[in-house]
Amino acid sequence: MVKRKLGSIRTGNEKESDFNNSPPKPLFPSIPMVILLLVVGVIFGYVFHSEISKVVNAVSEIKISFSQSPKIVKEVKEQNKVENEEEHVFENAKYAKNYENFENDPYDAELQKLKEKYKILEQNQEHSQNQEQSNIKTEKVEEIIFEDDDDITEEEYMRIRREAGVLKKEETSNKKRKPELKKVERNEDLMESEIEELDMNHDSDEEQSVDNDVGNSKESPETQKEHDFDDETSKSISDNNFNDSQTRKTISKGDSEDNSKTFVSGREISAKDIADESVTVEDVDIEGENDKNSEIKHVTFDSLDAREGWTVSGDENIIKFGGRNSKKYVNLKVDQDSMKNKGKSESAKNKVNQDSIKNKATNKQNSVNAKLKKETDSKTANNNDKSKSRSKHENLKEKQKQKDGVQDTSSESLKNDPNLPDEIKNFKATFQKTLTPKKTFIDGRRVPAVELLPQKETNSSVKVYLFDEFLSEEEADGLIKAHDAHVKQASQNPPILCFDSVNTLQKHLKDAKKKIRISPKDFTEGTTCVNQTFSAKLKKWLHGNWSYSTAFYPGESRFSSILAFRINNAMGLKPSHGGKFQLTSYPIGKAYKTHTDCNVGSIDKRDRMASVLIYLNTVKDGGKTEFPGIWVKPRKGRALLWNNMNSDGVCEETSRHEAAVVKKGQKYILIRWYYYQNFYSLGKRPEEPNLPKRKEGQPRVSCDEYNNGSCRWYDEWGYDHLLDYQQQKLTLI
Ligand SMILES: O=C(O)CCC(=O)C(=O)O
Ligand SMILES: [Fe+2]
Repeated sequence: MVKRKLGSIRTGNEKESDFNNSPPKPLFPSIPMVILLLVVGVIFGYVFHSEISKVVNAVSEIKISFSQSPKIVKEVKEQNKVENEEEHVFENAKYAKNYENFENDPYDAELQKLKEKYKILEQNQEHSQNQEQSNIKTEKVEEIIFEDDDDITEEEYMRIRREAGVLKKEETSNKKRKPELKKVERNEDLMESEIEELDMNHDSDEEQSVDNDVGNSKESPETQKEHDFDDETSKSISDNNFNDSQTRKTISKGDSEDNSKTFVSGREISAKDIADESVTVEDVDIEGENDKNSEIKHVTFDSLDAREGWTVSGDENIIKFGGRNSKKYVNLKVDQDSMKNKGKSESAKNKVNQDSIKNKATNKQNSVNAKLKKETDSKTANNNDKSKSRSKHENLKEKQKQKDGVQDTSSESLKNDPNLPDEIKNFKATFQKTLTPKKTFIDGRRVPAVELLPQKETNSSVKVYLFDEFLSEEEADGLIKAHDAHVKQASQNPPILCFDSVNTLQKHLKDAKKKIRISPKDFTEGTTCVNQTFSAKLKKWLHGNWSYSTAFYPGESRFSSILAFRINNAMGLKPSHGGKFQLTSYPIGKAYKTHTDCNVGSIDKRDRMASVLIYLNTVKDGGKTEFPGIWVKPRKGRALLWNNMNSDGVCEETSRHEAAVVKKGQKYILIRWYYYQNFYSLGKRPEEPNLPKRKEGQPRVSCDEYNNGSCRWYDEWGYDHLLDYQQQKLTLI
């Protein structure tokens, strides 16, 4: 993906002149020479006076820009640089067969606006130069270089978008961020009625808090709501108004009877703030069975924690919530001023290590890879859409991987293969061993990282994190639109059906109450896909029991880069370890059975270490993502992050999860998997395989192992439908 490189003003690291070999000049010229020079100078000045003033002016502008931050772009000298960028976008997009230019990419519109803006800026620049040359105060940029990297920060990006009019000047792109909170001075005697009023005010702001949306039991959120919410007192303020001197939070907590629920809000408060006592729990409103009357106390969070048995921990970046028992509503009054001051103090105990957020090398390599893509042969076929089939078929899977071209670039055999391009041979794998989630700012929104703790303590290394408003509404809507368009387009043809195994196929037939004898003839030789005729029959029998996936790849849209960058920043996942961006929709009634995203028992480290799941819409009913002891409700823009492998690269069985049935409406998500060890073909759109024979643009449905997966429709063809046919044939009856 192309990027604009900001502030590419030369910073003076090139020497003026490396050497000077002309003969020494006399210090003073002769008198006739001086007269001659004067005459020539006057004539020259008269003829070219406007050009001279432009040069003088330009020099003075450059000076201004040097004296200011070299990282700022405000004006563009060369319009054609913008066009270059566009060309570059198209260049990369060429590899996206279905996603050419990613037509609904919200950033495409922005690109156009930027272009317009730059035109206007340029015109203004010319105008002002002609009119009031001495009045130029704006910074000047000599050139804008677009590079294949991710060295643009959210802040810079946001600024440019503001300038281009995509975002309003002062507002963030999220209109709901700043609820109308009544400003209250820090007041020890704040009346309860006032507190309630504040809460009510916010609540009428129609945004639900995350309280109902996450949990650590299997019980439905609705039931929990009944148990836990006394509507008037437990309304939560989940938004942060940064400008308010005070913001109150409500954290509500599970019911003591069934010992099963924990809710989360209070998203802006980190445990560090609490430990620093910059956040004080002013009002502890205990509403348990025995203390119906509120008890107002002054306690720090620490003491609350100890007293009430809450599990609250973390550091300045992550808030960890979980809990054990007791029904509580806690109103936290946050003194933002003291937070700001103390927040700076150095007291974080477990400061999280962060990977570098800039991954230039990686992205450059992606660009090289993309260019080479055409040249690579079938050996480099992509496996990043590999089947989710689990241990039962591990052997087959391992074989398949080899077939798929998941290449061990360190192996000698590969290095000696004369047919492989150097870029592949020389590919140096890197490792992504851990997650480093932390709070970030996205489009001006403060996005905290919240770790969800399971009900019962486990010794699993699997951790689940939540980031609300990780995508803006505009972004989520754009992705849904793109996905729907591609599903519609590819649905013009019926899908070819592929199965993880014959066994899986048989089980589906059993569900459909069809007593059919399967023969090898039903399959396209060399694949695990049944032929056209049988596919058509199965489609009817299976009643379209699948979810729909489309994908875009790194570099195919501006959005892919900004999202990779955002994920890197907030979650510590390197862009070079990410595969495709998979968009999935679940129609009503659809789900995905319990599975792990990595292969349990496999020793291959080229597996999905972490999963990033982003909900693109709020589902009216159902569709939760459920882990052992934790569930999360789909909410528009919300991101979930979890690790599937531990830091030694072992796939953890405890990372199992499922997508619950969608009961009302539809569910849309975006998923990107990050691999423990990366490989050359990771993140590149796979070539279309030759088998099975099919129409152009014909989709496929892949059904994963029956008990540990479901069927999914794809608009692209990877290689996961190719298995070792000989082995497979043995099991055919
Ligand atoms: O839809 C969900 O909630 C989970 C999806 C998932 O786990 C997957 O696609 O691997
Ligand atoms: Fe999954």
